[in-house]
Amino acid sequence: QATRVGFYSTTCPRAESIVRSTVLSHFQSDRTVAPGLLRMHFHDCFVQGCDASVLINGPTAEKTAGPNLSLRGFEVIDDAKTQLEAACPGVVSCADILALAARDSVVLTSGPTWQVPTGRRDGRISLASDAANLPSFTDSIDVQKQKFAAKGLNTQDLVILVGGHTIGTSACQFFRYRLYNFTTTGNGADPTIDPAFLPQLRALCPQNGDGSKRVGLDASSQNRFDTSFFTNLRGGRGVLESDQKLWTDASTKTFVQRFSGLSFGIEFGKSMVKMSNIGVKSGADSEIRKLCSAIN
Ligand code: HEM
Ligand SMILES: [Ca+2]
Ligand SMILES: [Ca+2]
Repeated sequence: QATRVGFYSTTCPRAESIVRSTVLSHFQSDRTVAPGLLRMHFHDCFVQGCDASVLINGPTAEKTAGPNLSLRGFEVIDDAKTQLEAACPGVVSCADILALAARDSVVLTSGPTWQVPTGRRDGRISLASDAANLPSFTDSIDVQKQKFAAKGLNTQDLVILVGGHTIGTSACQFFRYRLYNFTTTGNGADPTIDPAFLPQLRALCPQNGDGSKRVGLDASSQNRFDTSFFTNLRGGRGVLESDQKLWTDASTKTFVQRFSGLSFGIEFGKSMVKMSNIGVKSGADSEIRKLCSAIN
């Protein structure tokens, strides 16, 4: 089952504008929903395909897996679904709402736009144990490449999509080990961190401070979808270990160089379309959910 641009043009012509205005109204009161929705779409697509499996509630659902505990923006999807069910009952999938909302979030943070093919159907399986194939912030570049290749995404897609870290934040707990106990010699910090950046990160995340405190993944540009994330990597100002490795590894370095220029905006949408077509469902294993948080 292939997706296509304008899938709802006759069955629910206002579908895309309803999603857009819903994302906008939530964004106006809480800007963190934009990075939240972009990340949620990525976590959806990498587990069981782009099928809204990440939205299901339940004691053993994907949502309860470690990397998904800090996802945000579920209320935006639920709100859009309520309005879409009123306008065109049983037509628009939760997986499509999430794919559209991720694009709209990038646009709202001054990033590029692109056409999102639609026609995804919602899955009927959501298991926390399936979330193990999500990349981890300690993964080597080889492992990151393998995990993306397993989804049909190449090294260029990897670097460009991780560029999504140009917006949003990370909790201190995911990178604090780089600041204090990374080495037993010298200042104890990861040697790839810019020496001028290190005291700033240490001040934001004290050794025994609150691990849930949040810090921008793209220093000084966390609310703007720009190329600053890549320039920061070049200067040793990456926050996550997995991000900084994109610059130290020769196979990804050339892409970091390239995407600190204009091509990032153009290429990001292309890689997003590839990612948002992972494992699209059709037929008996799928449905159009009535409520995004529950299988029908
Ligand atoms: C190697 C691949 C990746 C790894 C290891 C990774 C890891 C992480 C981690 C550890 C965080 C912080 C989570 C938290 O503290 O709540 C994060 C946040 C984020 N990630 Fe990734 N990520 C990867 C790829 C991606 C991709 C492909 C996208 C989107 C296209 C993405 C979008 C985001 C966004 C927007 C945030 C900020 C979330 C927020 O502010 O709520 N990431 N990522
Ligand atoms: Ca999924
Ligand atoms: Ca930025």
